[in-house]
Amino acid sequence: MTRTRILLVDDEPGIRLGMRGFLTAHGFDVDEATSLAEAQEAFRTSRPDVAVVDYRLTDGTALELLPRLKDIDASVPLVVLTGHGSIELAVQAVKEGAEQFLTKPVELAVLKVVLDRLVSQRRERQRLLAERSRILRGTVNPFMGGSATIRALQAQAERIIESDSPVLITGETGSGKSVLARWLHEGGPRKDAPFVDLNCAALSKDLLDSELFGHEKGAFTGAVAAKQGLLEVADRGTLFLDEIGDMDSAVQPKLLKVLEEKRFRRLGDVRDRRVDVRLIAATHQDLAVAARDKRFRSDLYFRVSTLILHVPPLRERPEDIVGMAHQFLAELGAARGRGSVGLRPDAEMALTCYAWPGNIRELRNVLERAVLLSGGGPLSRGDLRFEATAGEPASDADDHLTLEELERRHIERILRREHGHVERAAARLGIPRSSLYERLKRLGINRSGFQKPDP
Ligand SMILES: Nc1ncnc2c1ncn2[C@@H]1O[C@H](COP(=O)(O)OP(=O)(O)OP(=O)(O)O)[C@@H](O)[C@H]1O
Repeated sequence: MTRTRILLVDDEPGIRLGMRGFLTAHGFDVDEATSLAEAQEAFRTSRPDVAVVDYRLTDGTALELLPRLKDIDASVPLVVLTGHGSIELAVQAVKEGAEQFLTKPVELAVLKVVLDRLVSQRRERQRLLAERSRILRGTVNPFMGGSATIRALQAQAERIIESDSPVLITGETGSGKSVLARWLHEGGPRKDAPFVDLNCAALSKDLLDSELFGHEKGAFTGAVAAKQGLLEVADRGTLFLDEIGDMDSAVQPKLLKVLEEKRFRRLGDVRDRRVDVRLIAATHQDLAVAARDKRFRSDLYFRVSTLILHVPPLRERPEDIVGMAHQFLAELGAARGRGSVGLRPDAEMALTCYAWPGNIRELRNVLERAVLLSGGGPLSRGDLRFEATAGEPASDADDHLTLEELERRHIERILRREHGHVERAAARLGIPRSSLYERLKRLGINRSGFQKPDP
């Protein structure tokens, strides 16, 4: 866990010196400010875990400062110090958002107890929030299956789970890159802080900029209020940037600065803010080639690819497919309040032979559709409708098909086009109707699945 950071706001140098010496010796990081203006600035940029504020400052009192600090970040506990104990002052300070009130001269051991308690309460609150959303999400195991390929990925991932260096996850669409990113966060030292994900391909340059870095009020037309960026939200946690290869070239140098200096600036702001995030990025592109071809900044590429994990496509681990299918079918059955749906041998064979261009996402979809459309009982080959057969088959995917699978797909595509009409399908295929019936039987294709539903 990163060290606890305290912001001390007091205009007396001697008091600051004494407190700083004591707190630093006890493992805290300390930032200092002497006035209201400096305090707001430091609070914004140093992102303390607790702020300790003297009541009387050169340009005002703590009562003016507290609401401004709460506006910047309401989750940071505030401790107010005063020269004379006064109940009214204490009540007012608490009204303005102070968590604790101490009278001067402050007993340093007491201050430490108070700070430890406030910090651990804040961390516990953050942990509970993270825990609640983790339970809602349920963490998925990214290493389903026993193939050597997936075991090797697991071993690599376990070796780097404690590290703070950026990770680049590569792999085809739907192969489980996001699932792996979340697993790295949930199992790592930052698990009690937020996991924030952002898809760089889905946003225009301006939106990406303001989502990531936030903006000040009035930074652009429509910026009616200041907004925290996702970097701030992810502070002390993990920022997951999906499809980083599609990140706009104007945003790339700003991300590089965050990684190198751990600082960033909101749009329209003149000051830098400190931030502590672990970056996990994912891409389906070959980023090294993109960097070589100047489509992606090479300095950013080197920074984000300190550690690389490659998630294999499903077709490179065919021995895992049937096991995964049974697991998904058990989940699908349970979600419908039923037992697991079985798979007939011809269906298992078809699942194993198919090239899965959409990987695990496609496997789930094919099974979900089959469970919904089949009449119940174990699924057979005819219940499975592969996505690549919905339009033209993907040419790369065809390389992995057997002749029989290719025949099946072609027949299915024609049947779909002819809405299950055997005579017309046979004519298109250039074979007699009886021959098509024979093939449907041999390949386990159920033509009724292609008929147009009654209006
Ligand atoms: N190991 C796994 N166990 C269960 N479900 C998985 C697993 N891996 C992936 N999935 C499921 O497959 C789908 C795609 O996974 P994910 O979003 O992680 O893939 P991706 O590689 O990030 O895809 P994209 O590149 O399209 O963003 C999700 O619905 C996810 O829940």
